[in-house]
Parts: sequence; C-alpha cells; structure tokens
Amino acid sequence: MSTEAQLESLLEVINSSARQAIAEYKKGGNDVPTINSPEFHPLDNSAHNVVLRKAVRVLEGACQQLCASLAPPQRTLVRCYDWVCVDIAHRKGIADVLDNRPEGLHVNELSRMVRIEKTKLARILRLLTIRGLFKEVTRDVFANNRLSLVIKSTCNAGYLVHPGGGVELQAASVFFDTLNDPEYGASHDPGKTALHYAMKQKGLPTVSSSFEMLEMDVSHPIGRANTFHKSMAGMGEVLGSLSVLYQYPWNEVSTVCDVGASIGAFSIPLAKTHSHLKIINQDLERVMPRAKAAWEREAPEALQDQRIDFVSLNFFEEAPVAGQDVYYLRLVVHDWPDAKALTILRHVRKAMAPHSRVLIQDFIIGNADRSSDGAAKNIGVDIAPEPMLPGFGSGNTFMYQQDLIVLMENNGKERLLDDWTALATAVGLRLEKVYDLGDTAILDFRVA
Ligand SMILES: C[S@@+](CC[C@H](N)C(=O)[O-])C[C@H]1O[C@@H](n2cnc3c(N)ncnc32)[C@H](O)[C@@H]1O
Repeated sequence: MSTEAQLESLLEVINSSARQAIAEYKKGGNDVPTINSPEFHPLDNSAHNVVLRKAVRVLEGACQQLCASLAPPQRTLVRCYDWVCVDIAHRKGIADVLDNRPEGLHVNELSRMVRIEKTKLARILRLLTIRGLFKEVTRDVFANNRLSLVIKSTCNAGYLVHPGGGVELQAASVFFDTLNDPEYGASHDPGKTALHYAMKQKGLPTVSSSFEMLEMDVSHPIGRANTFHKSMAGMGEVLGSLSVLYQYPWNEVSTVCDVGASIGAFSIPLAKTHSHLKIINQDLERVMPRAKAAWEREAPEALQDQRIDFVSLNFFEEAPVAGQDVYYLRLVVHDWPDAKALTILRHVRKAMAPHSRVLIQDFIIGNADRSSDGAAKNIGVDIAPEPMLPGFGSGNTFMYQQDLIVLMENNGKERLLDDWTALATAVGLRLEKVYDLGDTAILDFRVA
C-alpha cells in the first residue's frame, strides 16, 4: 500500500468506526451525545456496550495514528498534564460542587468553595475543557457535563487517577533512576521496583509488594487502603469489564471461586445477575473484613441465601478451595512477573477438578509483527484493521498505561497472547477460547 493509500485507509477506518459508534448510541431511540451533553447517556453505565467499546477502540487508535502521521513529529512529543488536573478536580470535589448547577458557577465562587486560587483554578479547568471534561459556559463560568459527572465522589472511576497517597506519582518520578540503578534496574523482583526505590529514598520501611502498603496506617505517607478498593471498582467501570456478565455462558457453571477478589467488585454483580451461582470470595486474610462488609452492604440477599463464602488465601503459599467449576482471576495475574504468576497458576491448577475452568480477565497486547494474528483471531481475539498499528495502537492506551503502572509497582506486566499460552502450558492448562470485551479479554483455560 502506498503511503497516501495508507492514510486514505485510516480515514475510512475512522469514518466507519465513528458511524458504528453513532449507530450504537442511537439504538433504542436515544440521542447521540456531544462534548457538551449535560447528562449521562443510557449506554454510559451499561454492561451491554461491548460493540461501542470495540468501535471506539478502533476510532481512537486510527485517529491518533493519523494525527501522529500528519503532525510535525516534535508536536506529538508535548508533555501532557491532563491527569494531574483530573486528580486535582477529583480530590477537590469540583464536580460535586457543580452538581445541579447547569448554569455553572463563576470561578471566583468556585475558588472560595474548593480553596484554590481563582486564576490558577480557571487555568486548571480550562485545560480540562479541551479534553471534554467540564464546560466553560461563558468566560470564567464552569459547569459540569457528561464527562465531568464521572469524577463526582459518588462514582468510582475518579479514584483510579489517584488510588491513594500518590504512590504512582512517586514511583514515576524515580522511574528513570530506578532503571539506571545497578540493583533495581535489571531486577524482576516485585519488591525491587520504582515504588520501592522511592520508598527507600524516603527512608520508609520496605514491603515485599505494593499490596502490603494497602494495609499500612493511613497516616503513612503512602498508605492507601481507603481508596484502593474503590479504585478497583472504578477500574471495572473504566474498562467496562462487567460486560462479562452477559458475554460468558454462566448457565454452564454453578460454582465460582473469585481468586484475589478484593471486596467483590466483580463477584457482587455476578451474584446479583446470576443468582444460581455459589461463589467463594478469596483474598488475603486482612482483606476479608472489608469484603464481608461490602457484601453485607451491597448483596445481603446473597449472604442470606448462603450463596457466598469468604475463605482467606495467600495464593503464593496455598491452593484456593478445590473442585470449583470456575476459578476467576480479574486483573490479578498482570500484577506479577512470570515467576510469581506461575506460582499463582500452579496453585489454581492444583485446586482444579477435571471439569474446572480458569477464567482470566486481563489484557492482551498485540503482536508487533502481526505474525500470530491468524491464530489469535481463530481463538476469539479481535484484530485491528490494516493499516492500524497492531493491537489497535492508542485505542488501547489504558492497557499500555497499566503495563507501566504494574511494572513500576510490582514488576508485573501485561502479556501477549503467546505469553499467556506459555504460562498456561507450563502449569498444565490449555487455552480454549478468548472473549474479547473491547478493553479487557476473558481467557478461558481448561485442564490440558
Ligand atoms: C488488582 S487487585 C484485583 C482485585 C479484584 N480481582 C478486582 O478485579 O476487583 C489484586 C488483588 O489481589 C490480592 N492479592 C495480592 N496478593 C495476594 C496474595 N498473596 N494472595 C491472595 N490475594 C492477593 C489483593 O489483595 C487485591 O485484592
């Protein structure tokens, strides 16, 4: 394909994916949202939006690829502080203050309420408006819109920007030094990461992985128990991962063990949607009280009907409860380097009966040379149309960001399909099928 033909193809991909997204929004007689829409669209909080998510994955990837092709390269290199501003807006509760004020609020008044100097606040908010977050109604008057509603304190997604105590910021700020350090740079130990490097520099006690920090006293400079579990629920919302509730044939199974369940951000909705399932919530002992409280609050009927059990587990030391139909690991394996991931999967394999399945909900990175596209497609992975970058390019930005976050925190990693099958083969599992959900995927493994 000539270079110009490649750009023409990208334009076609942009056009067709945008039209597909518009059609999805219009289903059921709804309007298509615009950047100024003041309210959520019914699809925004729906678990039935896989087609939309897949269209947007293509649209975002192709748009960015076209811009990066046509822009002077220096221009694409600019540093981006959007997330710093999102974090400030979230922690200051600006979307809450603007709630039910469609006419907006002058920055002078807003500044008084959230205690940020007014000219600085206006500049922070103005940067966010170019990303579609908040609306500048008239000069210096800001209002909520559909995007800013997502960072109200009642939504979980905002917590993802700052899961707690600024851990990510601290790790990122020393990442360069960590990579150059003779001890940390080459290490794949989950206790020798940029995060640990930052802690060492501050003279803080060492921990074996970032999860140990969750339970540190909240007065600890990087303790973060309070917001981490909310951020996990937020992660589910950002990724639309609950679409699995409708995309997987749950009628084929009766028992589910949620391994590394946290407080049940996946298994509570699972219990509510598929009431025939008996579920076991397994995580570290210290997480159990918080998990029980979440189930009592959000799914008391499951407790009453004895459809949920809580069994503590250290998946590096022991196997989960034996003989369940499904072992579900959502965003767990990506936290760990291969050696640790193998230990977890070996323990899960040990618990499995011949009929058991392991469902891993995680990310799949596209292969750069596209040599395995055919095999991936056959097993259920969507393939980006040519001439898009493999794996949908920046249509999968969140996945590549996660790859860096788990690297900086635990030496974890996102994996190619080949990496997943290699891990599985090593522990006596085979990949039966992949369910591509647009952002994450479900890898369905069976006993080999
Ligand atoms: C990234 S979170 C995912 C939580 C949950 N699966 C979800 O998607 O909401 C990883 C979970 O693994 C748990 N975890 C970490 N180390 C563990 C261990 N050694 N044994 C069992 N669970 C562990 C953490 O407590 C945390 O809840």
